[in-house]
Amino acid sequence: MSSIKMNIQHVYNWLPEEDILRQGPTATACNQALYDGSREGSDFLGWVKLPSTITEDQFKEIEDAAVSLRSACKVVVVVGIGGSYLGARAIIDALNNSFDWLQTKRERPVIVYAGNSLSEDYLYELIKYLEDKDFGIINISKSGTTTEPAVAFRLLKDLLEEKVGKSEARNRIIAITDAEKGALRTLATIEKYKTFVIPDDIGGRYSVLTPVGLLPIAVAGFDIRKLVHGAATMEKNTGANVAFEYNLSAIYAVIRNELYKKGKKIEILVNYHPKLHYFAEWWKQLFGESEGKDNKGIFPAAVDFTTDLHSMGQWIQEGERTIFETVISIKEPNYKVVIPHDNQNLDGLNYLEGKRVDEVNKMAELGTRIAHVDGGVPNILIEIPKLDEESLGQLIYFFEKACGISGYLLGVNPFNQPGVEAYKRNMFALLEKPGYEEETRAIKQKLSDLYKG
Ligand SMILES: O=P(O)(O)OC[C@H]1O[C@](O)(CO)[C@@H](O)[C@@H]1O
Repeated sequence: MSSIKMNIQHVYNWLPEEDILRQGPTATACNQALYDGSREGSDFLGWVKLPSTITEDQFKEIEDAAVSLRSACKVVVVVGIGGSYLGARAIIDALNNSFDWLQTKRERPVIVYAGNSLSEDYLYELIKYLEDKDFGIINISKSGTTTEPAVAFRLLKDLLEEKVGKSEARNRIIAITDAEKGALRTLATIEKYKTFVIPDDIGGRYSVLTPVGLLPIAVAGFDIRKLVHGAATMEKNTGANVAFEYNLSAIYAVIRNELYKKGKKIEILVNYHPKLHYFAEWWKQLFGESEGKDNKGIFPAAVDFTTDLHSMGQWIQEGERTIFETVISIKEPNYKVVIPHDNQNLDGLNYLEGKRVDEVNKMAELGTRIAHVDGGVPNILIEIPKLDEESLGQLIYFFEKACGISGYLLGVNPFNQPGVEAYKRNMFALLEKPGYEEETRAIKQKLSDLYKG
């Protein structure tokens, strides 16, 4: 099996190789801490050895549940927010046909998502769409108390029970949550839903290789064993015993931290295939929630090229020089499309006749990299062999491990997210949630002070 590769030659103008190598021992110590739990966040290291420890029974239970949901449903709604849906969406979108939902002769259900916003129009339109569909629900929440998925689930559960009755609804709802705690666990026990457990020691953004990601991915028809196999390969290749010079996650973690120290405050994850859009969304949460704290942290941004070269390209080429790029390049596309001859050649494209579209895409990629490096943007290139389960599994673990090491290099706890509570507290206070009486009084006072006069 081919491995992902990383090309860092275009950071050397800003960061000489010896400066990177000098950080090797520190990065290796950070990596070691992920194994011995000697630093902050040690309660959340269950993801580190997860790929190599998933058992045959666990695979089987997920695959069986996927088969039974697939056979009962033409549409499956994945309810969840943040780490409780982004990993599944990242992989499903990357592997699916770009026009999946328009395919009529289907062997696999259409996957749609809910509970990732509080948009009333979205929920209305989803309910209308589902009214005449055979649908099922995978409801995912580690805490079991998050407002967005809870609101969506309440509506969808009502709709499903109304359509097929309580007993059949029970066969079509699967809950993925904490083993004991939270409202979703209580509900699942009362309603006797099939459940899967999110281990205590794995946080949402590191949970894609638990049932949180694996069940929806299996329902969508993809090979979760190959995905996990890819991740396990990367687990081995990035172990604390692997020398720094060969440890891609550790090198990536060092480069981004050293660039950050030199004022490169924004990292832009770049893809040249729009199917990777949600992979970047997953990556943004992984690094954003892990590192953005204590008034520190690179801002993780993402673009889809060449699309965004026609919108953000100007900024990247000539805007403030506080950015660096990490490009995910796919070596070999899954399909072949050749540019045809045209007798009139009015578009002037006959010079491309006979070339694959990917050759043009690759030249856009190379040309952009050179232009951006010339324009002062350091560039890290990550190449995956193909857009398939094996490669994506490698990429997931590569970034997870890099994020753990990078957070420790930055000096933060990469496994908590205390800042996310601020908006929730205000929202609950404004909605006058029972138990938030004091906060309600305080926020009302603040609002009246703000808008006085
Ligand atoms: O799975 P849960 O508990 O619903 O949380 C969903 C997401 O919300 C957060 O807890 C932030 O509020 C994320 O860290 C998490 O991925």
